[in-house]
Amino acid sequence: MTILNVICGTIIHSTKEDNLVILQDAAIGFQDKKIVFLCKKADLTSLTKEFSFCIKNVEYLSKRQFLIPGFVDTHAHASQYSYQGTGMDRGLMDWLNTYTFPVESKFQDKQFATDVYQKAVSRFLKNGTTTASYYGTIHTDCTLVLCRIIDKLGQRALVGKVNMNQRSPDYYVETTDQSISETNRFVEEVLNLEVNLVTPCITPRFALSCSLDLQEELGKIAQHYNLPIQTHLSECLTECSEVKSCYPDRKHYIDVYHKAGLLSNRTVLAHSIYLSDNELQIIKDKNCGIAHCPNSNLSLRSGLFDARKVLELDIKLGLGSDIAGGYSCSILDAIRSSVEVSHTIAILNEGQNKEYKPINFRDSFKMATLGGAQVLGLDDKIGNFEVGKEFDALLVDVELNDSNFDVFESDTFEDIFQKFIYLGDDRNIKRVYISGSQVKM
Ligand SMILES: O=c1[nH]c(=O)c2nc[nH]c2[nH]1
Ligand SMILES: [Zn+2]
Repeated sequence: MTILNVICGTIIHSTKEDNLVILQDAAIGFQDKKIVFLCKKADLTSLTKEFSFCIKNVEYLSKRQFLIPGFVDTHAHASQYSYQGTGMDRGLMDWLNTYTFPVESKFQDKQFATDVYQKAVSRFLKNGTTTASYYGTIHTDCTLVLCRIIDKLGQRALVGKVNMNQRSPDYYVETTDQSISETNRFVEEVLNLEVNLVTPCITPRFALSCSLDLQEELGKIAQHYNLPIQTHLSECLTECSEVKSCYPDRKHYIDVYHKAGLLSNRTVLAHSIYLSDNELQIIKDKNCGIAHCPNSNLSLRSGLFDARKVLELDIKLGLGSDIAGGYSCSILDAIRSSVEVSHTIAILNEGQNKEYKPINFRDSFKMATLGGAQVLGLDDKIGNFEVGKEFDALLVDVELNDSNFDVFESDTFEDIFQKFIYLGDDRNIKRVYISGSQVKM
């Protein structure tokens, strides 16, 4: 049995009922991965008696430090990390053919894969992403390399070997049989690795790159092993019209996935911008989650996702960096751009004399933590500081010498937190905890 760790100070998280809860003079105790107590006003004398720990082992945060839950990135392509921040001059379909497929095809080379994946996972961790849902490539062995690196660095993740058996370049495509047998091998090998924080995820790239029979087989594999599924949905108008002509007997884009058996309460649908009310209802009925990737949606000029509408429908909603369609690994960036996208929708509505309530940083902080955990089906384990959950946390310090912003005596704690959300970066993330252990960075 490991010792009970106790940290006292300001603790900030979201609950189901409240998007932003700021607990000052609070105390949190965690032991063997899990949170044992969370006390709003820490009375240490009675806590030491109840949980039998030594008061001299308690750590006190400074006035300018606080704990928040680790960030959850619900959609990231680890295999696209090497060209992060470049190639923002094209729309999705052109971007895939020009930049993405040529780079992803290089992931049959283990040395190349090891170098990129090592740097990618380290960068995500440094930015406070304690849980990520990653896409690898179609290559099984190198996607297994990604799983081992994640395990070694101590991150929590869903990882998918990508499936593509049609409408893909000759140099980057699989046959249907290969795609199925390699997916089974990938799943078996990840389960045999006994890496307890890495879960295999079934990953048909999108409706255009997977035939219906492949999609159906992948749905069966997911069901057989009870695994999560991730894919792209309705990201841009060109893609939507291509899907329409590729699957003429399907009423909507989502019907392609629905009929193939790919929609479950563990399905993560990235983007999901252009959806009819009917399609949103199917997503809700199936209890799928949506990965909102605002930076990517703007960078590739895909469109404006209406987070407010989806939240009002009570559909599970998280944030995604979508590296490298999005240029930033930081979920802080995703929080900011999601609010900006919502403000843009409000401005457009105002022009038409319509009322619209944009989301704010509190809504988005919840999407970055508890919402993301719900989307990935991990909210029984992570997402906030409820007793019994695993301790995935960031220790934030806003008064470091090299911090990018200043705080003043007149700032309330909510001001300080909001400054971190809008102006903070990895320099302010002093420590990262995953499953009760501090990650080495
Ligand atoms: O943002 C995206 N990135 C991708 O790699 C991709 N593939 C299909 N659709 C996609 N969208
Ligand atoms: Zn993507």
